Amino acid sequence: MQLPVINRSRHPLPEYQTAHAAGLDVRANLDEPVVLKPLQRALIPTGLFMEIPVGYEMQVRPRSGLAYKHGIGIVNSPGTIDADYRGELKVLLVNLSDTDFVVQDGERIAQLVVARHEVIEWQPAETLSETARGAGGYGSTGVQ
Ligand SMILES: O=c1ccn([C@H]2C[C@H](O)[C@@H](COP(=O)(O)OP(=O)(O)OP(=O)(O)O)O2)c(=O)[nH]1
Ligand SMILES: [Mg+2]
Repeated sequence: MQLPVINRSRHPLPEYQTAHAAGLDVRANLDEPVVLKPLQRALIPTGLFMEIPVGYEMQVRPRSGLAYKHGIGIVNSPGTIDADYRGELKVLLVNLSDTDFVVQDGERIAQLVVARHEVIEWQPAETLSETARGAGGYGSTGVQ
């Protein structure tokens, strides 16, 4: 898929790091490092502006390495970038560790997954089909 992008950052465009990676790693575009104290969040700019094809969305997902090693997550994970959004792509990082984390300019902070989505029309109904699960959820099938 061709995806129009304006790169106003000082970094290369997000890239797939391996042959069949689902996500493109995106970099922070910062004039100076951002310090995230424990439980602090910050909207990190990327300097990227894009035009996602209609019928697709872009998901902004955490990187497991940052999550595991430093407790860095994304507050609204997965972030949703709409096809009609023309603003700057930003990443809402949160520090879930008990120590400060410094986001550096150019650091790969998240990964972007482009996915197709349906557009639905509600079909108001009085009844729904019966299933074995029914209304069971929230652990109704047990843990083992
Ligand atoms: O991680 C994110 C999430 C969203 N956005 C941008 C693109 C998206 O299309 C827009 C709106 O996002 P969303 O619908 O999640 O936010 P909202 O709180 O519903 O705001 P709005 O009322 O503007 O839709 O913000 C980002 O840059 N990064
Ligand atoms: Mg919205």
